[in-house]
Amino acid sequence: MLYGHLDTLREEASEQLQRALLQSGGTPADRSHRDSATALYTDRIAQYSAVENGLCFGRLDFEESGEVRYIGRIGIFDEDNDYEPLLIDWRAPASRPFYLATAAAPEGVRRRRHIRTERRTVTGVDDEVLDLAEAHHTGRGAHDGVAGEAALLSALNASRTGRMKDIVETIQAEQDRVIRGDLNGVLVVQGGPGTGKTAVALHRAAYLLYTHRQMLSSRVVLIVGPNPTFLRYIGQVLPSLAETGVLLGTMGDLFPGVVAHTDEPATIAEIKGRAEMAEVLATAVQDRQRVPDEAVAIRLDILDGAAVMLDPEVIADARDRARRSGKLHNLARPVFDTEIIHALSLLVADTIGIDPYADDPLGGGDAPGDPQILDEADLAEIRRELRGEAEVLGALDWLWPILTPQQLVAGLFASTARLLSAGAPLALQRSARSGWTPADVPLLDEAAELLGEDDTIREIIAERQRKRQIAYAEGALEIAFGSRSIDVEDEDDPELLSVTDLLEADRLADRQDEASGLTPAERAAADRKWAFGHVIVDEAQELSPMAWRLLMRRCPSRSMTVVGDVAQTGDLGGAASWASALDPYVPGRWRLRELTVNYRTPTEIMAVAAGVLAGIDPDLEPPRSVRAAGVDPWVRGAAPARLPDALAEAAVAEAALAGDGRLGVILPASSFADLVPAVLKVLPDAAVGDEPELAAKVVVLTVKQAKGLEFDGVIVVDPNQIVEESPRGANDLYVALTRATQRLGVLHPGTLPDSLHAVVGM
Ligand SMILES: Nc1ncnc2c1ncn2[C@@H]1O[C@H](COP(=O)(O)OP(=O)(O)OP(=O)(O)O)[C@@H](O)[C@H]1O
Repeated sequence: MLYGHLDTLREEASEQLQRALLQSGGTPADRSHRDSATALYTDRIAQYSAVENGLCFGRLDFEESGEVRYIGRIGIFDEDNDYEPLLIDWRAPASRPFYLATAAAPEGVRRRRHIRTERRTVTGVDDEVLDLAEAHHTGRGAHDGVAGEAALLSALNASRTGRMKDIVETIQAEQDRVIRGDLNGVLVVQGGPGTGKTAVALHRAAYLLYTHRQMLSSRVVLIVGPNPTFLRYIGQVLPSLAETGVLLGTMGDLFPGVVAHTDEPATIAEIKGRAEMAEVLATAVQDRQRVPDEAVAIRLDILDGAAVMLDPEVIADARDRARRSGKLHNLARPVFDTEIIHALSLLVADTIGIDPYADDPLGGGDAPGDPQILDEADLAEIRRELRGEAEVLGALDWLWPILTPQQLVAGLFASTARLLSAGAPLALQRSARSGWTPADVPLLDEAAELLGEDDTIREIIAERQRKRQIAYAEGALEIAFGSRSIDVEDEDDPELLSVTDLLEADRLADRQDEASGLTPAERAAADRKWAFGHVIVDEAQELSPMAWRLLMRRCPSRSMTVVGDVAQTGDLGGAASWASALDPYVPGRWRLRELTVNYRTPTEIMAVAAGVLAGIDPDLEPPRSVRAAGVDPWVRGAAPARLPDALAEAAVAEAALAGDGRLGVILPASSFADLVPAVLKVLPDAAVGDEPELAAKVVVLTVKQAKGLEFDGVIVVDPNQIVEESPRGANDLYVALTRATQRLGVLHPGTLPDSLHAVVGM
C-alpha cells in the first residue's frame, strides 16, 4: 500500500514536471516561475526514487490507545482520508519513541518492530516488547541501552562496500539526542573511533533540513570533511535520505576560484595554520603600501614630458591619510590616489608658475606663466588630466597596488624580503608558481578580508581595463609601467595587473549573470562571502587556528556542529582540546556531547587500541565496543628485508578472509612507495593513489588517507615507523588500529612499540 502511494506521488510529480517543461515563452517572471517549478519537481522525483529501498523500516504499537505508527524515510499521508499519516518521517517528533523508548521508559510503546525489506518485499521483522511484564512472559525484551539489537548487529556485521550507509533504521538513543540537538549555537560532538560521529553529523544535517527547511534550504548547510576521498566515502548518505540541499567540501575547496589540492610537508602546513599568520598577513598588506627612500621622478605629458619629483614625505602623508580612512587596503586606494594627485597638481602648478616661457599648458584663456591666475578650476583640470596619465597610474600602482588575495599571498611567499619584513618564518618561501595547498586557503581568505575585494576590485579592474583600452586607442601603449625612475624589483611582480586579472573581471561578471540559474548550494560554493545557515565540521580536531577563523567567517550565526576526537588529532596544527579551538570565538558558549559506544571496532581490536590510547593520555577512556567479532587480532614480526614478502603474503590471506568485504592496508607514509609494489605484485587490482577508489576489494593507504574510513579487515604495517614519523605518531597509530569492523593484523619489521606489547602472544 505504501509503495502504491509512493508510485502515485512519483507519477504526479512527473506529470507536473512535464507540464512545467512544456510551457514556453512568457515574461521573465513566468520563465523564472517555470524554472523553479522544474527544479522543485525534479527534486521531488529524485527524493521519491531515493527512498525506494527501506521506505518503511519501523512500526510502533502503543499500549493504551492501540495506535500503530509506521516509521519510514519520508512522510506519506492519505489524501482521501483527511491526510491521516500513513508513514511518519523518521525526523518527525512522532518518530522519536522509535529511537528512545526503552523497557525502563517505554513512552507508551508496547512493541517496537524493525522491518527488513528487500526491494518491495518484507524479508524479516525483529520485535522488542517494551512492556516489562509481557517481556518477562515471552522472554523477548529490549537489551539494556541498545535499541533494536538484532537490526543493529546485522547492520554492523554486514560487509563494507567502500561507501558509508545511512543508519536511520538503528539510530541509538545517545546519537538521537545529538541528531535532534538545537539548531542554535556550537554543538561539539566528541567521541572515540567508531562511535558514529560522522553518521550522526550527516543525520543531523538531514534532521535540521527537515525541521528548519525554509531557512536552511536557502542559506545552505555546509559539511566540511578532511579530504576528497572521505567526501566520496560519505557522499551517498544524504542523497539516500532524500536530502540534496547541502554543500560538501574540504578546507581546500573553500576559496572560490582556487583549486588547493597540492601537497606540502606537515611542518609547513602547521606554520601556515598558526594564529600568528593573521598578523603576518596584516603586516604583509601594510608592506605593500610603499614609501620609497628617495623622491620618485614622474614624467608628465601635461608638462611635455618634464618630470616632477614626488618626495617620500608627501607619499608617507598620503599613505597615512589612506590608512586613517579606516578602509581596507584596496578600498582605501582612491583615498591614496586623491592625496597623491592633489600633491602632483600642486607640483605641476608650481612648475608652470616658475616657467615664464610656458605656453598655456591648460588650454585656458589666461596669460601664460602667471601662477596667480591658476584658480581652483584650473587645479581641478590639472588633477583630471593627471588621473589619465600613464606614468601617474604606474606610480600609484607601484606605491599602493590593488591586490588580489592570490597576489598578496603568492607575492609574500615568493620573496625573502617580504617574509622577513612581515615577521614570517623563511621556511614558507616558495616559487610564485607553486600550486595552492589546503593550508593556503585560510590565508587567502584572511588576505581577502584584509584587502577588501569582490565587487569593488571587480569594478576597479574593469575600470582599469576601460582606461587601458582608451589609452591603447590613443596610441599610448606604454601604460604598464614605463617609468625608468621607478625601480621595478621583479618583472613577474604579481601586483602588476595582467591579462589574467582582466579575464578574472569577466569571469566574475559572468558569475553574477549566471547566478540566477544556480541552486543555493551552487551559489554558496561560488561565493566567498556566503553566510551558511549551519556548518558541520567532521574530523574537526584537525583544523588549524587559521582554518577556524575562515569557518567562523562563513557562519556568522555560529550555528555549528563540530564533530571529532581530540585523541585522533594527526595534523601538527590540529587541536589538542576543544576549548583551545573554540574559546577564541564562542568563549564558554559551546555545548559538549559525548558519544561513548563504539559501533565499528569489536572488543578484541579495541583492547589493542586501548593500550595505544593509554600511552597518549592515561586519562582518556576508550569507547565501549558494542560487540565482539570472535576473532583475535594477530601481530607478526618479519626481518626488515623480508617485510615486503611478508606483507604480500598477509595481504593475499586477509583479502581472502574478508570475503565479499574490503581490506585496508595501512602503511607508514615514509615507506609507502617502497612497500606498495609488494602488494600490487600479488593483488594488481588494489586501489592506491591520491584518491584511491574505496569500492576496490583492497585499498592501500596512509594513516592520513585512512582517517574516518573503515574496512572489514585491516593490516597495519610497521607501527613503530607510524609512531616515529610524526610528533603525533601515537595518535596516528590509534587511528590506524581502529579502522577494522572485523579483523586486524599488525605486521612489524623491528621491535614493537611498547604500547602494543600487551597483545603479543594473542
Ligand atoms: N546506530 C548505528 N546503527 C548502525 N550503524 C552504526 C550506528 N552508529 C554507527 N554505525 C556505524 O559505525 C561505523 C562507524 O561510524 P562513524 O564512521 O560515523 O564513526 P566515527 O565516530 O566518525 O569514527 P572515526 O572517529 O573513527 O572516524 C559506521 O559504519 C557507521 O555506519
